[in-house]
Amino acid sequence: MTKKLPKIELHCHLDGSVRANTIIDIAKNENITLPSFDENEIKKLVQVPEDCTSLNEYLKRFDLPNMIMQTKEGLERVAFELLEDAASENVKYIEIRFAPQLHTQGGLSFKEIIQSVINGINKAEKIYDIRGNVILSCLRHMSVEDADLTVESGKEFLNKGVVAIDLAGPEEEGFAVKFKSVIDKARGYGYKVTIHAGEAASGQNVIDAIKLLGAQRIGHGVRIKDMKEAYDLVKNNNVVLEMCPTSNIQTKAIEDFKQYPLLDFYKDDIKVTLNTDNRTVSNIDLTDEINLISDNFKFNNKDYKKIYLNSIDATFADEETKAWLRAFI
Ligand SMILES: O=c1[nH]cnc2c1ncn2[C@H]1C[C@H](O)[C@@H](CO)O1
Ligand SMILES: [Zn+2]
Repeated sequence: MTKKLPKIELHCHLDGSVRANTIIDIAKNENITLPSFDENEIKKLVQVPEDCTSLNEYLKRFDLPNMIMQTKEGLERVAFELLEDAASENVKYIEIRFAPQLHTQGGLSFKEIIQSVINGINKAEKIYDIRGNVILSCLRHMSVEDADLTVESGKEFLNKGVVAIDLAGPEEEGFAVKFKSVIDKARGYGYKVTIHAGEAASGQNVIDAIKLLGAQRIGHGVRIKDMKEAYDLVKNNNVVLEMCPTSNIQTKAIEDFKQYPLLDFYKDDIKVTLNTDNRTVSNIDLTDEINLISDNFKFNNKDYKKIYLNSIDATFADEETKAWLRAFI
């Protein structure tokens, strides 16, 4: 039932959503040594363990998939397959994010990396009833120069596959200041802005992401529940929250799932959307996330429809795509 619902996904990392058997297959083709060539073993290594204690521990799971995302063919394939997987659960539109700086080990330039992912998306769009766009993630624990190169390299793809810029990786208090000038520049070029904030650190980071970086959307943002000033800022400015329940449980962004604030936010007219974050690392799809919310909270079809409509308004897609998405609900 839930699988058939039309869906939109705004927060999904490419490197966190690679099929285990694709990791093995590409590694064999490219002579890459893996710790194991058994699918179940690879799944275990990429999936977050049940006793995961933090975002930093969660982030260790990305090293393995990134080993096979260093060639044009590998990048194109994983992007294609992510759309294929999403289309199989009736996702109509997906914004895929990744950090180009993690994919240069085979000698590819940032532009070649971005182009390869767009090629994979374009290929899937021709076969399946789904559309996609790219969000470029800069890594907060790495240099501003890498972030700058990401912004400059993605510029020529703006509105030709690339729509937005993001900051991801470990979350320190006050990370925004370091990246203000580069994100300002990106905004000037026409990038839309979404920032991971209020996930492993406080609501103050959400305030900074909005006030200093001009974020229109916030990745996660769950911690605004503990900070009225951040909460009011999000609510009064119609800033969209890209919420990812399973990921938030796994990284301990939230201690007790019974207190997961998605429904409270929703009832208070905060613009929430529902997303996976990382399909393979978290071992879920978007259908699972919808079921998780509807099984644990009072959440009916009308509520789902409202979230779908929120997601349309919040996409960084063009008006034609938004109109196309409205026709499904
Ligand atoms: O939930 C997340 N918070 C912060 N960073 C994240 C999250 N999920 C994935 N990432 C990081 C790890 C990936 O290598 C990177 C680019 O997709 O983004
Ligand atoms: Zn994320």
